[in-house]
Amino acid sequence: MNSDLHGALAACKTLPTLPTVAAQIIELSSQEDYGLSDIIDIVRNDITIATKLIASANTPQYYRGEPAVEISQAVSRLGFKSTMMIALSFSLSVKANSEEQSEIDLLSLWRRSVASGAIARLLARELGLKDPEACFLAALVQDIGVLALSQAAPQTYSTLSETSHEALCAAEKAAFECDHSAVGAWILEQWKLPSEITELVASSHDFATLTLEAGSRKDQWCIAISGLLADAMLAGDQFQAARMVWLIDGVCGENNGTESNIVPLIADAVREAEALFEAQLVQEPIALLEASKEKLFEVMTDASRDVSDDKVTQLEKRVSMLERQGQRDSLTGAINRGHFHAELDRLFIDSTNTHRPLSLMFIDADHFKQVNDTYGHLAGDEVLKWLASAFTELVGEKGLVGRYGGEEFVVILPNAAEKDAMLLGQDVCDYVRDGTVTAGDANIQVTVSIGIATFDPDSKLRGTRDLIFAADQAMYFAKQSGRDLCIVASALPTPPQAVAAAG
Ligand SMILES: Nc1nc2c(ncn2[C@@H]2O[C@H](COP(=O)(O)OP(=O)(O)OP(=O)(O)O)[C@@H](O)[C@H]2O)c(=O)[nH]1
Repeated sequence: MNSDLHGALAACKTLPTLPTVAAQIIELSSQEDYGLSDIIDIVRNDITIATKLIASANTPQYYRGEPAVEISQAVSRLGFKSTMMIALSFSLSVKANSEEQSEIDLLSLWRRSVASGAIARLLARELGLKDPEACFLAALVQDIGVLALSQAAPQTYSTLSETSHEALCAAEKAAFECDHSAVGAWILEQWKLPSEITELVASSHDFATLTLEAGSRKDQWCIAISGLLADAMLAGDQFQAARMVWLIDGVCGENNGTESNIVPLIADAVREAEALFEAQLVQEPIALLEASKEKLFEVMTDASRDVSDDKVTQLEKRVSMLERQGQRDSLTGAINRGHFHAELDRLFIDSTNTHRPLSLMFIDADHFKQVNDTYGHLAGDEVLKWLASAFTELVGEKGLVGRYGGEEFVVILPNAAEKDAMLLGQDVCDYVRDGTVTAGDANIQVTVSIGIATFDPDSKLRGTRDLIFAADQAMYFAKQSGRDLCIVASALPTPPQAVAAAG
């Protein structure tokens, strides 16, 4: 932020101020010793926030068999962090909504915030992020910088009548050398909001990371893409909505290992937010999103459509980025199941042509459910990431590591005979058994069971399907034999190819 703008903001007497309830919550969270009863005392004094918290506790995400009817039930169901985030969200959104003396279209801005918050929280949940409510809050307050800029530099700001949010940001940068995300983050810092929220607001226009390339932060992605989708939905821009839904579909689908069906979930999230905020956001969200999907299909299949080259080129760029990204599992960075099959097919053909062996390793983490149950799902995720990086390091140039699904990995080893693969498999078992994964305060130890099958010129295996089946059977045999073992398919009592043929 340049010094002129900083000076104007610091001198401005009409900047948005922090509502009392929000200030009390932030103050509480900065203390060392507090409990749920302290936050209950704060929110019970504000009937609007208390009602919203109870309503939030009764949404499907938090519902526990019977409705929460009292604030204490709601708060104990939501937990401190979510209660704080939700209470701040409602408290700050009420504030933004009640700001009346302004040149800018506050109602549209507020609708954008609410829709974006609902979508960001949904995406954070879909991606299994730690704190979806933080994404909700950050998305909800992401445009507070617009209010600040319009108050601190009203004359300049009133000339920036841009039609889209992206164009508004560009105009702000030209006028102030920064856009409203930086100003918003500054305001939230003054208010002493948690730094995770301030950081998310600061990066809310990081549109360069829309395809969630390796290294990008998923929570930042949720905020940036939800804002653009909210814009498209509120403007009824089917083309833009289609692009965003399609990018989201790709990222969520790959994350969950299944085809994503995000449209009805987005529509439900937007409707839920409408009910909670008593707002009318989008007339028919599902109809709009479904129509936008059709629109995308038309554009992609009909080259003669009346769509500017620019839009098509942008879309093609996104397609190729997504295709590249679509080869990797976003949690572990290992190749994903679809790409594993493609690579195995290719290497199997190579192996047939060159008469060289091809080995396949199936690796399954032992008692992984227990890891999740004991340490939590996020710690389980850390273990999966650690396993994938350990496999990648041990396998090195010798092969390709993939995530087959859940806690199951595969390693393709071209040119590896059965005994080479077996030696590597034993190294993997030893390495994992001796290792420790640190997740938060926990030190976690796991073991893996490995099955190996090898295709070579003498093999009875007829294709990749047999190879996969054989390696999988060997892995199950390792499980049945006590786990933490590496077994080759040729050592099984019933050769897997016979089982496969019989099956
Ligand atoms: N944390 C985390 N857990 C996952 C993921 N994918 C699958 N799982 C969990 O992996 C566990 C697999 O459990 P099971 O199939 O019962 O197998 P297991 O507990 O490993 O037992 P054995 O395979 O018999 O040793 C389930 O609890 C899944 O929820 C993921 O991406 N992250």
